Amino acid sequence: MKHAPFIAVEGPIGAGKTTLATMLAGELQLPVIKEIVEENPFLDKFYQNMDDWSFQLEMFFLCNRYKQLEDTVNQYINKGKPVISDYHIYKNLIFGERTLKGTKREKYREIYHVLTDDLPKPDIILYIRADLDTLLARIAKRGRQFEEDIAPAYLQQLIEDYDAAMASLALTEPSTVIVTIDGNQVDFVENKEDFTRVASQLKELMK
Ligand SMILES: Nc1ncnc2c1ncn2[C@@H]1O[C@H](COP(=O)(O)OP(=O)(O)OP(=O)(O)O)[C@@H](O)[C@H]1O
Ligand SMILES: Nc1nc(=O)c2ncn([C@H]3C[C@H](O)[C@@H](CO)O3)c2[nH]1
Repeated sequence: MKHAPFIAVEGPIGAGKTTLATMLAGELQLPVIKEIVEENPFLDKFYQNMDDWSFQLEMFFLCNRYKQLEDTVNQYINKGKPVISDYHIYKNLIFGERTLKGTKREKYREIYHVLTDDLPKPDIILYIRADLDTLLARIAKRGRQFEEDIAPAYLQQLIEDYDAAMASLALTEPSTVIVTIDGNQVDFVENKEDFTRVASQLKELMK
């Protein structure tokens, strides 16, 4: 790779993004950017009533990630330093297209493009795919109270949205390397060999 890469870990809710990004950052001595969850004032309201709260929630995520991405660009990317993040800003569009309707969706889409089109995008995406049973088990294991009401149908739709989004990114951002990890089989938490394999693959890509 010609320059220090910007790496993003992606996948649907509970796939293991934060876990993998944190483990890889430790192994490869990289700074890690993590999304803000606990201070989000709209998440529990959103899970109780998506139609009422989706616009506030999506705008909150978008503004937070925009600020984090600006900081990441200034601190690392513009200085030629590699960095790993537990999300790709494109996830705003994946979620926004799913949760918003009508004019709010159109306005949100426009704001997303105005804010992000000229910002650097990750060079490498580690995409963790996992099926519904795996995600439900991991969300339950994590035990965040506000996620207890997540409808399986919503999660299943997001699984499909993520597959479509990654296929679309492969076409629209052909220079981005997308590595798909089978999150049902590859257990980087319990199985050291599985983690070593993912870390080695990333090290090769970074050369
Ligand atoms: N490969 C794995 N095998 C078993 N458990 C895992 C694995 N990856 C993550 N976990 C566990 O699953 C839960 C969810 O993981 P994590 O918080 O990393 O997911 P995430 O994709 O970052 O979630 P979110 O979409 O909510 O940000 C955690 O309890 C974590 O310890
Ligand atoms: N609607 C919506 N839009 C997003 O951009 C978004 N990003 C993350 N999440 C949800 C998933 C986890 O419950 C929790 C932590 O990731 O927040 C989102 N929800």
